[in-house]
Amino acid sequence: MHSMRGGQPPRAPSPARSTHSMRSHTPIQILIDAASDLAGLMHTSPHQVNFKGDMFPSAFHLLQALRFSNPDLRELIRHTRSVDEVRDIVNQNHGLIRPDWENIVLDVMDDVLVQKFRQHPDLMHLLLNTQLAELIFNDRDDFWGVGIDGRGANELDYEVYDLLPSGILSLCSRILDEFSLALSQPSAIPINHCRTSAFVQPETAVSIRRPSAFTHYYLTHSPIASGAVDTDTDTAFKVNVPHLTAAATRTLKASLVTVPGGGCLQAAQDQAMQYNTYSSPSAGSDIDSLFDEPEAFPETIFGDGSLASSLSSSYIEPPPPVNEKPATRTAPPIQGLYFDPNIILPDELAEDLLQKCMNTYFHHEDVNQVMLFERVVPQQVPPSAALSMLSEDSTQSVISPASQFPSFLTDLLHTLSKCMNGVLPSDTHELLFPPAGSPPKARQAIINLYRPGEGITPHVDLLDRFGDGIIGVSLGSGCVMQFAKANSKQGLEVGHGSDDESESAAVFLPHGSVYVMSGKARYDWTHGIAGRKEDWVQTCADSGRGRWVMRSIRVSITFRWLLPGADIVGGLPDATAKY
Ligand SMILES: O=C(O)CCC(=O)C(=O)O
Ligand SMILES: [Fe+2]
Repeated sequence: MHSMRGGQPPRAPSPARSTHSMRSHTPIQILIDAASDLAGLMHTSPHQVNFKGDMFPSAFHLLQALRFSNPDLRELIRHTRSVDEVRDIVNQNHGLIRPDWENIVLDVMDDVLVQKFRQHPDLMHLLLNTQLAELIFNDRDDFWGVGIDGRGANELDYEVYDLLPSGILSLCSRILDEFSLALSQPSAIPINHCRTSAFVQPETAVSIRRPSAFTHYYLTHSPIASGAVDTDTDTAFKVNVPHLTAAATRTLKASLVTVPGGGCLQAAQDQAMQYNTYSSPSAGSDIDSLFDEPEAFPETIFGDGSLASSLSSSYIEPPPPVNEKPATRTAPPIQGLYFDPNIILPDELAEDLLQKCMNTYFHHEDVNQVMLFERVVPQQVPPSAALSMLSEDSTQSVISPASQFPSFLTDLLHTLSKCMNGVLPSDTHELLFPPAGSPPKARQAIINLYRPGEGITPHVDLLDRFGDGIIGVSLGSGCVMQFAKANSKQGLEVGHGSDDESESAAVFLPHGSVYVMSGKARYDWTHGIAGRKEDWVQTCADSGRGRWVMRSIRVSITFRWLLPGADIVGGLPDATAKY
């Protein structure tokens, strides 16, 4: 099996090559060593690899064993735990190494790693989360890693980079799966806005034609792939995937051709079969003697170019969590909680807010929460200034005569007031956006940054500091917010929701969405976000099925009223504890 990189012909036989210029890395470099979170990406990581029914302690062990045809030596390596001892065995038996090893080592490593990642799908998640960062393997081996002097070939980076398309293609196929599901349920999630992920550098757009009139449909799955149906163009569905090689793109195009009316995945697959002439050329293996057992080493994803094969043989979804229902994509029945997945901030605004927050507040990796306060000092504001903040729009409220929020936050409040008008009951709307002439109140805004794996402890926003009516906006990554009755056990615990639906709920908050907590939702329920890297979420609204949705960076902006005197900072504990 060969891998294709950047549309280049199969790799040269000699391992001594440099194809750095072919990479489309971001400028980000991630140093990986045995102690790093990404250590699983190293070939020496202790992730067992099954080869023809035999378990090898790591990909490294399997690779070294395959240097030799002698079964005793292979077994000796398989049973030797220490990486250094394996290196010694290899050195002591140098004369017995396959004579063609230099020519095949890269292809063997490709296959070894494909197996490792198939057998440990969580590692594919890890890899996808690195996006296009350059991975610097701090391994003393100066071919696979950077060696002791840091100047080695770091070949492992190329190897794992080659695995990305298969993970991404699988994500795309999952998007298609959801898309088909949506088409078969015309009531599913109509939405008024399409977006592409903020984290995507769109390079590759793959489209299929939409079969029927159907308002905008929207899907976001991961920081690297998103899809949208747009009725205004005949591009029904786009996947923006920077990682895809030309070959993978051809494969995907061949696979995602047309979803017939009420389409289903099977229909798309059937269509794909007819377009196989466009699919990537199948690259034969010149190391069949090593990998000749179809069970143990199914074809790579580029083997026959069909979606069916990519679905069955690429990335495997981790199993569903135990005892956890997928988070809903619509509001759970909690009194005073308002969340409508159809209400999404305009894309440009949401992207702009995200960028502003990141650039203004989150330079330093230690900072993940910023609090901003308004103060009510009405006499300092000349009436003309106060009036100029009144909107001509009668549905809109005065934000504050003496706002000290940065203008992007006051602008956001105006937008929120408009887009929640008619969505919220009028008393809740007035609570959040008091009409002109109401007594002035001061707000507090909290801007939270969540990196994948970070959450916020379940809490009720402080009763002695904040009033009723909290409005929050989610930006960047979607994530699941968990709600639990404040007096129940789950309310105080971090983590999974309870089985008792009346006591707990979990809702998926996509990029640009808005939620409001008032009354019971504000006082009698805790809200929190589990510190995890992915969420288990309904495939689409009303579906009983779940999917893992990976998190990337999320920023939330929440506004709440300061109780009188609470705008004087100090003395009271913090509103929330992030972890
Ligand atoms: O990130 C969020 O949406 C919630 C933040 C929150 O609950 C808080 O800051 O009090
Ligand atoms: Fe909160």
